[in-house]
Amino acid sequence: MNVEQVNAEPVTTEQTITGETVRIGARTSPLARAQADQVAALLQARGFATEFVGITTTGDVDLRSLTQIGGTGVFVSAVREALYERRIDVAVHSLKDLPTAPAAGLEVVATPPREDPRDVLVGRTLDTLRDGDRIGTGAPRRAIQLAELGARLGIRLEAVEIRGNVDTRIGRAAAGEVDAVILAAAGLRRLGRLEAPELSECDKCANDGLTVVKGLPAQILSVDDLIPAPGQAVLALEIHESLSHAKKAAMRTLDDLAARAESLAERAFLATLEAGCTAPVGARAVLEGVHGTSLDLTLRVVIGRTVLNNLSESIKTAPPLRRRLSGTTTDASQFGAEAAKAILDELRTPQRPRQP
Ligand SMILES: NCc1[nH]cc(CCC(=O)O)c1CC(=O)O
Repeated sequence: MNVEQVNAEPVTTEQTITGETVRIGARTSPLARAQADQVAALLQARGFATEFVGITTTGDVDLRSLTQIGGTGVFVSAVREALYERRIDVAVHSLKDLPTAPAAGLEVVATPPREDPRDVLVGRTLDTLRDGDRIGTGAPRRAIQLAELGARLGIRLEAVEIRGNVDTRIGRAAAGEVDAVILAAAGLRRLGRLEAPELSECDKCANDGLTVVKGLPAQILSVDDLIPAPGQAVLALEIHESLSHAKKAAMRTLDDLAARAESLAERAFLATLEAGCTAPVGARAVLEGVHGTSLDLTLRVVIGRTVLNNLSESIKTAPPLRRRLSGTTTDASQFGAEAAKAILDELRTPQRPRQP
C-alpha cells in the first residue's frame, strides 16, 4: 500500500489549559476534510485544541474502479495505519466505508448525531427521468434499486459506473456525460451543496424532496425508493486503545444514542449476511423510542439476489428482496443480526403454497 502523509496545512487551534491537542486524522478529500472539521468543532466546544492530519490513500490517486483496487478498504487502511503508528489520536471515518470486522487494538468510541441518511438523484427528478437514462453510481446497492425504480416508472434506467469525489461526480452530470448521478444527502449537506428541508420536515410532505444541487435539478429520494447503505450518514470516531483516558473520555461525549443504535443494527444485519460494504445491501434502522434500556427499532432492508445466490436456484432471477421489521430490544446489534437470520431461514425453508 502506497501511503503518503500530508501535513500541508496543519490547523492548530489555541492550546487549552489542559495543554492537550487532539490530532484528528482523515483523508484529504473535501468531504473527509469537512467531516474532520465538524468533529474538530465538537471537540473545541468541549475545550480541546485540535490539529488536522491529512492522509492520502491509494484510492485517492488511483482512479480505476474501486473493485479493481481492493474496495473501499483502501481508504480505511491508510487512516488506520496512522492510528497504529500513533501519528493521530482519532480517525474520522464515514461509517458506511468501514468494514464490519473489528480491527485489533482499535475501537469506535463515538458516533455523533446522524446526518440525513437519504440518497439524492442529481441531474433529474423522478418526474423527468426518461427511458434509457444513464445514471452514474459505483454502488451495486444503488444500481439494483435504480432498476426497481425504473420498473415502477415503466422505463429502463442504466446504472453507469463512476468514481471520484462528490464535485467530480456532480460534474459528470453537469457535463452531460451521464443523465444523473446518485449521491448521499449527508455528503452533499456536509459540503454545503444541498439546500433542502431537513429529514424531519420532509418526512411529512409526501413526494417532496425536490431541490437543486449546483444548479442542477435534484430530488432527495425517500428511504423506501432507495434504501441507504448500512451506516450511511454516520461518522465513526476510531481510536487506538492506548489513547489517554482524558482524550478517550472527551471523545465518548460525542456519541449519540440514536446514531449508535441505528448503525449497530444496520451493520450487524450486513455482517450476518456475510456481505461487505460494496455488496448490494441496503439497511436503514430508525430508533423509534427508548424506554430505560429498551430500544424500539424499525429496520428496512433490501438485499440483491447475488448475495443470496447460494441459498436456492429458484431465487437467482427474482427481484431484490425487501423487508421491514420492527421490535423492541436491549441490544441493537443482536436485533440486526436476528433480522438477517430470520430472512435467511425464511429463504432456506421451502415455501408452502399460500392458502387462498
Ligand atoms: N461511498 C463514498 C462515500 N462514503 C461516505 C459518503 C458520504 C455519505 C455518508 O456520510 O455516509 C460517500 C459519498 C456518497 O455515497 O455519495
